[in-house]
Amino acid sequence: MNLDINGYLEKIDDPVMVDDKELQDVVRQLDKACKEAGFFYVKNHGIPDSLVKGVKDVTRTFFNLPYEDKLKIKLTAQSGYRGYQRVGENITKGKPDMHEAIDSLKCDKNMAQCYREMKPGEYGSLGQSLEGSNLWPCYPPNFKVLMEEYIYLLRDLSRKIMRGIALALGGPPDAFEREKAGDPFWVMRLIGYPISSDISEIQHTDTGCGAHTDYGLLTLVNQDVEINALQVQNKNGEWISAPPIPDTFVCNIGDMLKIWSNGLYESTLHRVINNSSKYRVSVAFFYEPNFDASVEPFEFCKQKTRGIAKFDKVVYGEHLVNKVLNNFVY
Ligand SMILES: N=C(N)NCCCC[C@H](N)C(=O)O
Ligand SMILES: O=C(O)CCC(=O)C(=O)O
Ligand SMILES: [Fe+2]
Repeated sequence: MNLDINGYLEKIDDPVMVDDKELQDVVRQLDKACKEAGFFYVKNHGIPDSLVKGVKDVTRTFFNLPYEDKLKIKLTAQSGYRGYQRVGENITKGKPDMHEAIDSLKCDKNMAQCYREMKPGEYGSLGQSLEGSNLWPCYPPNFKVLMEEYIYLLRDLSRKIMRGIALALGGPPDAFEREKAGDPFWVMRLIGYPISSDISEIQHTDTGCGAHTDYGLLTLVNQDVEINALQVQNKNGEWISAPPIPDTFVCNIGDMLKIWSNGLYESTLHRVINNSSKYRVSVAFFYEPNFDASVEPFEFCKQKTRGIAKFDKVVYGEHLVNKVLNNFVY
């Protein structure tokens, strides 16, 4: 499903407009897509083409650098899991993935990282493993400026889509704001998937990224054009291809939305297989709850599901740290 959200975006922050027909149309489609497919595309999303393309271009340029240069911003536990990870260093279901990536950039002096910034001690011992300084590459030179602009705009776009999802679930439009995801612990991952023949025998696995669900609320994927590699599992367990559609983002549901919605929406199981003859890049923006958000089924969702909570309460930061600590090898 490819949702045209142009008019919707203009109205979704305006309380007077909640009953607007065009807006409600998009809300209905969001509900259907989240229930049936677990993913959807958005078009006319208002993010400039030049920026959408620009972040992929600098990502490609970075991965093209000599290995030694990329290692200058290597991801380690000491860097708060922010920085560059080599092919085979990301683990999904116990198996190395055939991709390289930059995780978590954020601004501090002249370096970068892609998680929302976290000051030492901000979330006590829970946050400690994700505190870290920034690892922006020096090259390409426009890298940091582009990424910051992109993060700023994607955050707001995600917030607006979450308002529609709140309505789709039958809640108030601001259900995910304030102490829920008003200070989202967003993550951005810049990912490169080499072609199979460029990967050494010992690093070979079947997937560029193994089957997984994302951890938070909503993921917006900016896919490489022309390469068909992302796959999503449907309710019948079949893998459905999610090909790139020009000028769109692919959106999928994370684990915390599953819990808040009490399972009305499932988190989307997906994987990446690059069988093409080209190096694939993608830029995934993860819109997540507040780091210290306590997540449990919304009352208005429970009412639609026989009043019984299907999931226990979790603190988002705990869920994330558990995932991250099992995600990487060095
Ligand atoms: N922040 C997100 N969603 N990152 C997804 C990374 C790929 C899956 C991860 N190795 C895992 O096993 O979960
Ligand atoms: O590369 C993609 O299209 C998706 C990447 C992904 O699923 C992830 O990093 O969580
Ligand atoms: Fe994912």
